Amino acid sequence: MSLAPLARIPKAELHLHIEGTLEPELAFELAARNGVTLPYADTEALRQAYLFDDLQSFLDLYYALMAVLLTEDDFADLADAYLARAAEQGVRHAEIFFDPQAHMARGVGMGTVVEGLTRALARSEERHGISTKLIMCFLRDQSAESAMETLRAAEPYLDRIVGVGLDSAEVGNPASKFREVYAAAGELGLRKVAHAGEEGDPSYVWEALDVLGVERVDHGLRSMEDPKLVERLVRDRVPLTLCPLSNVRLRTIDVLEDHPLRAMMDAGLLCTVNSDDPAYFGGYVGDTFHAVHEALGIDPERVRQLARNSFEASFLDGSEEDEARRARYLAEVDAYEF
Ligand SMILES: Nc1ncnc2[nH]cnc12
Ligand SMILES: [Zn+2]
Repeated sequence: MSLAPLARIPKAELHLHIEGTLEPELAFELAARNGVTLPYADTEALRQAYLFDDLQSFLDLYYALMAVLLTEDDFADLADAYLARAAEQGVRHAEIFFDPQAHMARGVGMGTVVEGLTRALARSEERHGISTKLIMCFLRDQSAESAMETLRAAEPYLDRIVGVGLDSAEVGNPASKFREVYAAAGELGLRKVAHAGEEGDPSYVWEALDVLGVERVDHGLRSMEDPKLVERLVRDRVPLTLCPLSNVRLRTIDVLEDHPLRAMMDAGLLCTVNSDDPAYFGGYVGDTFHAVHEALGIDPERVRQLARNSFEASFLDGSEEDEARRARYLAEVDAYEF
């Protein structure tokens, strides 16, 4: 089924875990290729497991399924499959997270992951019409020492990694735990983002801003609970990478109709809409645009604003190539007819 024009508006996707794009069909294909046995009879049985109570119940399955990702080819195929789907959803630029610690813990090296992913990313513009950047995330439920070792392991690959992020179980693992590793990442010239305010209260967002110095907040959903925080985010034009379908599936909100996206836009926040882990949460980013249009009455002009915001909030930089891309993408958004 092809997507409605509103859903296919040109956009950047800024909050996307590549491991969260592993569709059941590809999981079984890779399992067969690698001789891995999955504890599910078939793709349908696996899909039935996608009923989550909270972030942790999702993370348990998300980490378990990574067992099928072993070789450079696996990571290249995973990324290429995502990029093909993203192109159908109007994505022109994608900033992609990956979780090296989850792979290194299974004996899969940083080099295998980065070489595999970047093989797909390097040909993405030609093959799918999507420019890309890669962001390495630290797992916040692991130690600060482990994060620092991961940063060191990434040093040979920093020509292909634009920034660092922070993901996994939020509550009880505040950003301040990672002060030193973010300072070290900054010294290496890496951009900084972090998940904050997904399940955690506004103090998690404050710490991401003030202790880690992030330029963009991933989720930031609970920011609206603190008017001073909203004031700060608006004043500094800090982008939020919201993921409405994820919030419903992980039960941070009950139904999409309760999502604060409209109120957040009205408050002057620089909101973007993204898919997070689309294989698990029932939709890719175009599907998410469609869903917020239907559930929240996000009309075509707000959709255009969200698309513009996505390019403004991106890490497309001041280089000649990126300036040209940004100008081209924004012109496409302005000229887009619904
Ligand atoms: N929504 C999410 N929150 C935290 N960590 C994640 N890792 C993958 N998806 C995530
Ligand atoms: Zn996420």
